Amino acid sequence: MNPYLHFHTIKHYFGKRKVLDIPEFSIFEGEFLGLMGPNGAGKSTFLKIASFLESPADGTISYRGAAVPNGGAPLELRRKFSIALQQPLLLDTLVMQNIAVGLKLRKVPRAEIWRRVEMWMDRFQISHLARKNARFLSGGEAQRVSLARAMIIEPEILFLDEPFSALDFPTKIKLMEDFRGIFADAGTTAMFISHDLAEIKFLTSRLAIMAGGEIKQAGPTRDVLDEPNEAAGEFLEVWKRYSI
Ligand SMILES: Nc1ncnc2c1ncn2[C@@H]1O[C@H](COP(=O)(O)OP(=O)(O)OP(=O)(O)O)[C@@H](O)[C@H]1O
Repeated sequence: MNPYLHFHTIKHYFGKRKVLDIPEFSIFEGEFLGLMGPNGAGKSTFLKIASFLESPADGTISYRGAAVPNGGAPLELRRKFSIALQQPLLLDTLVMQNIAVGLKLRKVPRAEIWRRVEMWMDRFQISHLARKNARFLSGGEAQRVSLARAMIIEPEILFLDEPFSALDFPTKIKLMEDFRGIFADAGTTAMFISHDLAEIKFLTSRLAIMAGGEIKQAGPTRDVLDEPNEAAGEFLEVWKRYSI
């Protein structure tokens, strides 16, 4: 299987402190990769670097086998990526405009834009918010708008940093079920940070456990959870203790 993104000797620092050290790692096409680990493990930093929001201090990232130039990915590559964060950065305008923005940038014809906006608002059950200003949304509503905005461009890869954390439980379950279906149909690749083992079990096909800026273990989700190595086990032990 060819890597979709490949990371080679990636290092990143804040000041003098090393916060990321990834000798070799790949994200494969069509997989739903989970990232778990304690606070400060480097998960968000890795996601920002993988999605080209930030450049690593050191190392090479390849896209489908070709090295991406240092100092940033070309626009046409970045446009294949979508990102949904825990605290969505929405524009100070109507919900429907927020969701449409990616398609407008890509110069999609008007009628097609609004057809897709309607479809995605419906999928995320936010049609009733279409004409509300995004400033006045609740946390959960804003997360749903952010996910619709990310999915509408039909990205090759979706980067998710705790995108469900503010959702009420029934909405979360419904969304995760929808997501699983949408992903299976669209063949979208995803990198997904979560602190919720239920989300990880439900959605991911492969799991990487991070700590201290390093990937301590990576493999099929079930294998990592059933047979964690020492470092991953230390983090996962608490889940086992409470039988979650
Ligand atoms: N802009 C920044 N300036 C300085 N240090 C930073 C910055 N962003 C992150 N860090 C540090 O880098 C380390 C990794 O942070 P990161 O946000 O990647 O961790 P994380 O695993 O996503 O944590 P969490 O689970 O708490 O979200 C932490 O020690 C954090 O304090």
